[in-house]
Amino acid sequence: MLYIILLLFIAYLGFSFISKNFIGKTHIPGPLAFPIIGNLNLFNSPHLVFHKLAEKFRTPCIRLWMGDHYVIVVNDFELFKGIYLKNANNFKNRPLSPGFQMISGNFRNIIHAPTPTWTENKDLVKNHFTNKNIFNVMPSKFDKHINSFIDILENLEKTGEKFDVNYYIIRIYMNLVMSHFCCAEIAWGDESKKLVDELCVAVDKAVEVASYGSYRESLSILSPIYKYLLPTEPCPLQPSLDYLKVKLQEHKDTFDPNNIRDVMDGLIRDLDEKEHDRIIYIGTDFFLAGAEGQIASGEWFFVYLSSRPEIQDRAYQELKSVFGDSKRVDYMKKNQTPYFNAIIKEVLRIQTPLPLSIPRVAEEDITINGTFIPKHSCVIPNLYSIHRQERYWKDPNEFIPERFMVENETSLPYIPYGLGERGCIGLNLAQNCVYTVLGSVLLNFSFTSDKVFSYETKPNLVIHPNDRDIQLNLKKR
Ligand code: HEM
Repeated sequence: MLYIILLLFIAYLGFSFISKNFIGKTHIPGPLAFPIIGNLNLFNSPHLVFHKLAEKFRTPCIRLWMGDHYVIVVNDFELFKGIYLKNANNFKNRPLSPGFQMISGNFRNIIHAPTPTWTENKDLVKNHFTNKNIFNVMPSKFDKHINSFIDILENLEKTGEKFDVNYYIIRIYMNLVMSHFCCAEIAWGDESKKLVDELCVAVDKAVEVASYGSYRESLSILSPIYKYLLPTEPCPLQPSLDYLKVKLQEHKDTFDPNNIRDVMDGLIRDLDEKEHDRIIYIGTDFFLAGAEGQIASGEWFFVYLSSRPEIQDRAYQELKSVFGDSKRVDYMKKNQTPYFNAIIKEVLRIQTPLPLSIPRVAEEDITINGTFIPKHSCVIPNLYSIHRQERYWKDPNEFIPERFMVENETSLPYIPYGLGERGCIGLNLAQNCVYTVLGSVLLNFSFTSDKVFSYETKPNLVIHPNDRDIQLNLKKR
């Protein structure tokens, strides 16, 4: 009996190896895949490994097997546009993975929901993300949080304490994003430590479940066990769900249809009562996609600029000439600060916060620019590699903001927020928040670090510096 099982297993290994490498979906080149696990061995720091593969193969895309799932990694900007702009309809959904299902409350949020729920949810919130609405609603909320943030930094400078970037950047971005969603406020002092720690751990764990790290679900042989066990596991996002449930109840108790205070009020007004749990899951998108990307870009901004006083000084002179003695910068005047805009873009290019974006799935067979993409393939855009390839960028591994100060800037292959209808919905809000927070710091302070930072990344769906202990010396301008 044992002998037969062994033989069957060896036959299965052989079949798995041959079918992945030599039969059917072999028209796109890719590294040799192992039986069963496919190329899962390459999914450790996938953005770095995929970039190396892009340089090795030099083809518009490469084929990988994530366990038994067929994955196409897109390395070429023209193919990227062909997929995400010209044929967006065929790629509007994401993989319906059990991990996504768990953290999205059965696909009831925006990030993971398939159509038609996605269309409904997006229609419900999209007005809150137009520049007009952000500019009308945000300034008063922004003022309060940005002013507190700069006051705190001034105090740190006076007392000679270090600016703990991670501690304060998490709080300022959570405050901006969550005040837009549900007028939430996260205290600056240690009284918020427990809550912030819980929320950050929840986001980290959920990002892990949602990311390419969730390998166990890609092995067909194990998937029945995984599907059975998953519902018994606690949802990693539970602390955020609990937090948002309390906010929802508070909002319902004080709801006034003539005074819509934030996104949550808008959703209470527009959604049927029995659908109100959707509000909680849409709220978790704000934590997951909203705060995380900005926190990562904030950390990288300070890592790159702390050793470059000449860049800080040039940006300061520019900001000072536009904003004078104001305490904070104003996004409405961003057209007058091309150098500072270029710094932000360079940070998002060189350390793209979501280096492999969020995967999509091909609905139907399709051929784009000569590349055949079979139905049900999982498509991963290699944003990190598109931002780092020499054929697109001169000295791509160097931090050079000036590369964005060119006439035909919009033609550059610069896509940190993705593109098209299912690109980042929070783009306007994110650009506004990032500009205001980082610009206000530069307008008020110069900063240095006692240690030399490495540019090593912590592998995940969102990439942070490997060493997130970023302590800076501030000097008032
Ligand atoms: C620096 C900051 C940010 C970066 C780099 C970023 C980047 C991205 C990327 C690459 C995607 C995937 C797009 C695709 O599939 O093509 C995405 C999706 C998304 N982002 Fe952002 N994002 C940021 C900030 C925000 C903010 C502030 C919010 C909202 C509060 C937000 C909400 C979302 C949502 C809801 C999605 C899913 C969209 C959908 O599936 O339709 N993001 N983001």
